[in-house]
Amino acid sequence: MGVKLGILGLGTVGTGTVQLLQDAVGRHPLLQEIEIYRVGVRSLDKSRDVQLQPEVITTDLESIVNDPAVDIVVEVMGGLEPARSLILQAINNGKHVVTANKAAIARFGAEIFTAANQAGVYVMLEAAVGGGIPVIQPLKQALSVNRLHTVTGIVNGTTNYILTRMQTEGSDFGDVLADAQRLGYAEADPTADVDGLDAGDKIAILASLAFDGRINLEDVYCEGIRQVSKTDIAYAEKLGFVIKLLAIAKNQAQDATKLSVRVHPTFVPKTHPLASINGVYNAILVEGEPIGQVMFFGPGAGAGATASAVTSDILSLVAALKSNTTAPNPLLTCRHEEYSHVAPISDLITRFYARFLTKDQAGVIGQLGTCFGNHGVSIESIVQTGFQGELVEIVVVTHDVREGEFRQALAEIQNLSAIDSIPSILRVL
Ligand SMILES: NC(=O)C1=CN([C@@H]2O[C@H](COP(=O)(O)OP(=O)(O)OC[C@H]3O[C@@H](n4cnc5c(N)ncnc54)[C@H](OP(=O)(O)O)[C@@H]3O)[C@@H](O)[C@H]2O)C=CC1
Ligand SMILES: N[C@@H](CC=O)C(=O)O
Ligand code: NA
Repeated sequence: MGVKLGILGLGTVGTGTVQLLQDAVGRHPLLQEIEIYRVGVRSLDKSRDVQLQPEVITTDLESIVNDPAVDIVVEVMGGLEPARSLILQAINNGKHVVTANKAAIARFGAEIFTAANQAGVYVMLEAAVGGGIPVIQPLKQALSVNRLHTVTGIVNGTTNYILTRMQTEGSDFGDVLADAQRLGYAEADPTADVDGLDAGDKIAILASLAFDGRINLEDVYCEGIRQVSKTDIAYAEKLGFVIKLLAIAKNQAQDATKLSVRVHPTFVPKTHPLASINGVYNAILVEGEPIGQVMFFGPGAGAGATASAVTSDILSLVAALKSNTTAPNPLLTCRHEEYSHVAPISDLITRFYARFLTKDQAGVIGQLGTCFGNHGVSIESIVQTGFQGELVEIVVVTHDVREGEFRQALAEIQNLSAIDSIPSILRVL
């Protein structure tokens, strides 16, 4: 028989992958050379949506990564441990690895890829970002001849679903989240999605590939969508924007020494290609020279879509195993070992939207303008939009400004006696 797989995990992605491999006719012929040799799970008692011989399934995952017969370990169990240790053990045993685990790669990528390079094996991770959307392989291969300067993504389906429904229904965040959980779109513990951490893991991975340097996850600024209100969504609409949770990696300097890597809810102009990406879909816009703009769009999660990405990685490894060469393929290895310097968020140059609640006094708009002017913040538009009870609502959009300066202006504004509160601050693309 051909190439033997040891699959760690038979949940959503593992089941989808087994189903795809067991239904190989009409797909790439190399898939017919793959044997699902061992599958590791936590519980043997669960009913499964795929049929496997009982001796294939085990709860002893170490026995899979240590089995000399296994050629490729497919880690689709998730979590940090024991996933990290099992991946490292597989690598040290000379096995190639496919993983969908963005959380483990974003945290332990340096350790995992160093071990893989030393062992002369490949670690493939197409499913880890954008689910079924091919984006990792294009960044490593087809697009790597370009000098890339920006990667901007909607890479979390749960938050895009919530924001889309808030926008179309005029609903509050809490109500839509509860509904999304009931419908199974959001997990019971939605923290990683809603607080931008899942997107943070994904943009760290994309930034490392686009800009050829490791990214320390602690340098990635993450702000989620809990504070986005229906009021801001309505203002965005009036001003010609939609609010999206964007994951952005940008090379701010010509010499690629200063990156900005961040996740935050963003005012996106309605004319921007990412503005129309709705529901659970993901999209990643890559910009560089000489190619210009390329956008990848598709299903960022789900059994079938993610299985497509996992299986495409398996296919690349099967092709590599059959190539009869021991020399590493430079298009499959991880080629960067240095850490990139990521600039602090205070150095970011961006436009801002700010909403103020003030007392109904003469001269408030002038005072706001003076405070902004004191810190070099130039205003693109300022409108007094109406009343909330006794208070006046004022909405400001700035021109590009260094975030540090903008925050200093806000601190001064907060001390004005006319200011009641600043309910929202959002960055504008
Ligand atoms: N779901 C999706 O759409 C996507 C998922 N991913 C990533 O893919 C990975 C898998 O996700 P998903 O399939 O949704 O996860 P599931 O929770 O559906 O499945 C996890 C599987 O791993 C097994 N497992 C977990 N921990 C252990 C353990 N300690 N020992 C033995 N078996 C274990 C479980 O066993 P048992 O069945 O017995 O409980 C289960 O079969 C994650 O890294 C996730 O981030 C990436 C893109 C999209
Ligand atoms: N929780 C993720 C699923 C895939 O990574 C999402 O909502 O996009
Ligand atoms: Na992908």
